[in-house]
Amino acid sequence: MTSSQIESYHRDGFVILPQLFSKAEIDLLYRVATDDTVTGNSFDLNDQDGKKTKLTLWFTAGDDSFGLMSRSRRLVASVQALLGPGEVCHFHSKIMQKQPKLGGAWEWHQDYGYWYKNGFLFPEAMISVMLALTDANKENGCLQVLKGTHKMQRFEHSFVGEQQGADLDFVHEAEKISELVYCELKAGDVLFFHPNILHRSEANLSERPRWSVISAYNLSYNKPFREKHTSCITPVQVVSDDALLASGLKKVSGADFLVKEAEITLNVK
Ligand SMILES: O=C(O)CCC(=O)C(=O)O
Ligand SMILES: [Fe+2]
Repeated sequence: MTSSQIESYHRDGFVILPQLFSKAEIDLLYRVATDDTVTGNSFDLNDQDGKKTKLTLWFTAGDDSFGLMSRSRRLVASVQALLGPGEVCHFHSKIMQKQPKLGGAWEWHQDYGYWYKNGFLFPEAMISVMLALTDANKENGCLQVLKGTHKMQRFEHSFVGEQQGADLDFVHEAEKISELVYCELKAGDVLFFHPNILHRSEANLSERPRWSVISAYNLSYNKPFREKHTSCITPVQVVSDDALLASGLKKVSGADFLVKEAEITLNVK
């Protein structure tokens, strides 16, 4: 990661590193993502129109292909460069499965809107990293961000459908003064975004799937007081960049998958 990329992350609240993963790596990850071990452990979250957005989330980064991706030197080093000093930990990874015609929307939110509720005190110690497994564009519901809104700090979040949505009075004000950016990605591109940047995505009304994986990282000093999983305070065991391809196809089996009903930020009360 170059110093101008680090600068743009701090200025805009996000930065894209094109083609951080090769075609061969993406082919492998996509095969693992579409295997039963992932799709069979997915759950649905309703958006406000009742469309379902499907995701599979687990905490510990293991020795499967996605674990090797999220522990790879290139990703962890990039996260370290953006977060600064501290021990980088892998909080969780989730595979977002926006199926053609079916995949639901994500309402305007900040990821720290969720993580605050898990009891994390330092947003600056956290980051979301999205790797595109298929091309993502306006047509199939790519991520949208309001540039620079990470400097506005945290908004109040409450349930919108089964998701957490930011207070719309504030979102509307933010929209007036911030540029809306469609983060179109090619498969293999990586988007790093700040936990306080406002973002959303529209439903996938196209004929093509929009799949991605989002890994969230945290620095070990940021100990949450409500989150029971310890992955977020366990320093990540870094692996070499070639480990992913060298290990061949490794299914995500036996991972500590999230159970929707057990998660305070998801369970509709
Ligand atoms: O995948 C998307 O479109 C957005 C997902 C997201 O923002 C989240 O899971 O927090
Ligand atoms: Fe998000």
